Amino acid sequence: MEHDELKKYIHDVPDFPKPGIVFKDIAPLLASAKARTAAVDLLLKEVENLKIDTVVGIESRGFLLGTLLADRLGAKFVMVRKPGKLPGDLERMPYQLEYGYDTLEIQEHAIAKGEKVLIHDDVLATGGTVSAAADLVEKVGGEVVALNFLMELSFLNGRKKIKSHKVLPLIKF
Ligand SMILES: O=P(O)(O)OC[C@H]1O[C@H](OP(=O)(O)OP(=O)(O)O)[C@H](O)[C@@H]1O
Ligand SMILES: Nc1ncnc2[nH]cnc12
Repeated sequence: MEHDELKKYIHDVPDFPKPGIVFKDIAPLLASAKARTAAVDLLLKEVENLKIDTVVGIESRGFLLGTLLADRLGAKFVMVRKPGKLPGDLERMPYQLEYGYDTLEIQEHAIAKGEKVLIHDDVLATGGTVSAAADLVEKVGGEVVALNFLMELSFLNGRKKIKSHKVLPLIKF
């Protein structure tokens, strides 16, 4: 399955979760074993030569394909989570996203100094979420090698917020 066919498994939902937002729903892609496998195969192609030690997935949709990708890379998987979900010593980062505000957290000892990290999420929209996640990974000592997404919503200019990192989206809208 190629990129254009994969797009058919991502459905537009107007005015969700707020009026004026067109939500890109990945439920049909997750529901299809064929589309899910194709997505992970294509994501893998983009990153398999980057010598990744660790995939960091962003709660919650970043966990879905992120763990599958880590598995295929033989890499470690680390969670970046919404507030109050992770135990122990944490680093925290507030951020703005397309339809609101939130905070992300990571466990302080989740990543060793100099570990090569791939951050994965399903959507790059305004870029607030992934920028906060990259800051967290760097705060705890990781080296962010690339930011990898199932899709980029190009019209929201998320790349403007991402200064120095390689951005690898599978699909662009
Ligand atoms: O580029 P941005 O404008 O920051 O938006 C992208 C983020 O928004 C969505 O997450 P959401 O916070 O809706 O949470 P979810 O993954 O738990 O559904 C999506 O999964 C990304 O993480
Ligand atoms: N339009 C959108 N659709 C799905 N997830 C998103 N995250 C941020 N903006 C989004």
